[in-house]
Amino acid sequence: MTQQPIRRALISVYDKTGLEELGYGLAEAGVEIVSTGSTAARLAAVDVPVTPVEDVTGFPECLEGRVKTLHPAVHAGILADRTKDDHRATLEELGIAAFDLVVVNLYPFSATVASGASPEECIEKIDIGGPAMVRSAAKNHGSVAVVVDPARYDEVIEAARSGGFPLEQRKRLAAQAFAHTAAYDAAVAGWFASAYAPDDTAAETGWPEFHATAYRRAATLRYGENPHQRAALYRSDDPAGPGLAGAEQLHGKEMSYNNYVDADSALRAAYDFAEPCVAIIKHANPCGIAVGGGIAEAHAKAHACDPVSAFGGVIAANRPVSAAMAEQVADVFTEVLVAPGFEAGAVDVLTRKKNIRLLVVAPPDRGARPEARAISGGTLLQSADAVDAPGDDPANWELRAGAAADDATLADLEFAWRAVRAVKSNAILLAADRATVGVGMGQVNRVDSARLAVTRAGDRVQGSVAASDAFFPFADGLEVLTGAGVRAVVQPGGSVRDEEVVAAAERAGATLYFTGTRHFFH
Ligand SMILES: NC(=O)c1ncn([C@@H]2O[C@H](COP(=O)(O)O)[C@@H](O)[C@H]2O)c1NC=O
Repeated sequence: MTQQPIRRALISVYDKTGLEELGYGLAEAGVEIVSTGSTAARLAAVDVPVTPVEDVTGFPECLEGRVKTLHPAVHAGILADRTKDDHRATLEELGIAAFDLVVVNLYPFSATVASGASPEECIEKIDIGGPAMVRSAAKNHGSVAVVVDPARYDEVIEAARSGGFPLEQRKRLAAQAFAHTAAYDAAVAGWFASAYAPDDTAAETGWPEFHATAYRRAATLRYGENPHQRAALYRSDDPAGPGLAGAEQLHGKEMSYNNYVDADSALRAAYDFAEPCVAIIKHANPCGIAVGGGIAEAHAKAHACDPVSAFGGVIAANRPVSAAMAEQVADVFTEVLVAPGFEAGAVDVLTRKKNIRLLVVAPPDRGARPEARAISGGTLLQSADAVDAPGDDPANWELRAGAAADDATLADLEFAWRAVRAVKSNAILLAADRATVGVGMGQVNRVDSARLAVTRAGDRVQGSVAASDAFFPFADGLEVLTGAGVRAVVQPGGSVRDEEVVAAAERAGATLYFTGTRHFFH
């Protein structure tokens, strides 16, 4: 028996989307409908024949809705295995009719928490009877079909008309139903562990004893970091927003694993600035970051940093892409352009290049969720590295060598300090006119990064400023910079050899600020 005819349905939904159409369709197909309070009222109001669940249980819905369907007449009707003679006999003995279909969606717990509701309101929105019915029906998928998503109502009506869902489909519906209740419980357990009933450690440190976010497959990717690796994109259920994983793709081939990694780095860099900013990323490192009066100017300056490396790059803008910026980008082979929007004409210009991927992503809600990194057997969590520490404000910087910077130099130093946060592993970033001119990254010592940054800058090193994401452990790195023509440097300080570094800056006549804040990024 693979198909199970749908003769009797239990419908109990908080989200009433599509309910009337479902009711009409099932009634037309001759299905008897049993429903809870306002679901039944809504169906009755449009003349769909419906039996209130109270007529089935012989018990009033009570305790402000906390008990409606939690009754053997409901659960035995859902859980009876129709393939077993003794189950069927028991139902008959007890005078309980079986359900063939359960349609439920749950109280909106996460949305209630996100709305800032009181703990009492949040607790009241923890659905108990709904998940119980969903889990019962999913367990008993051999006999019952369970539906938790209004988008499936058309399929339900079709199945009711055509003899029911086949077993394979009931299994798939059950899989979705268990995913639905698992995600729901993860949200409830996470809220208890973090906000409502934290243990002592959580209360002290903010790290709850239980952490779970449900992820749903959003796409399978052609391959992973390398062609022999398999990969997929999973999207978080987190109400803080869908982020890059929920981007709208306007144009281009499907995103690859590496495209996503680079686009994420690009967004992170571009949104470190309040002014119009563009970041161009290759292999998760910037080959150009700049701010400008407008987004086209920012792009032109970012691109000028390293036009060779920008070939095949991934670009993020923190403003809608203008037609002028689009014209500039269209001249350069670019893998991905991600922005909060595209102004009129910009997409037309860009789609002349048929391969570019154009993505719209809402501004990220930085700091809203912790950053996770998988390690073998576990996951590291950390709060996001926002650029809002006291040491990120030039007003708090300590002048340790040379003359105080003039306004323009200080603006360049502040730009370099923000931008260096986007550079991985021993980051040295040279800037002029609030644009990168040379970036050194990915080295296992700081002096080599300094050499790389200077080499990349070429003649532009003369008169530029520099930022280092962490302290100089020796004077040599700073000497590479000042020896090449860098006139002002900002770094966290904190090395046991700080005084040697300060003395080197003094000797070179360079300005040196300490921030007291570090921005490693690996
Ligand atoms: N307690 C119960 O017995 C119970 N049975 C069903 N529910 C939920 O009540 C909601 C539907 O109620 P109504 O039809 O009154 O709008 C559904 O979201 C369903 O998941 C219940 N509510 C909460 O636990």
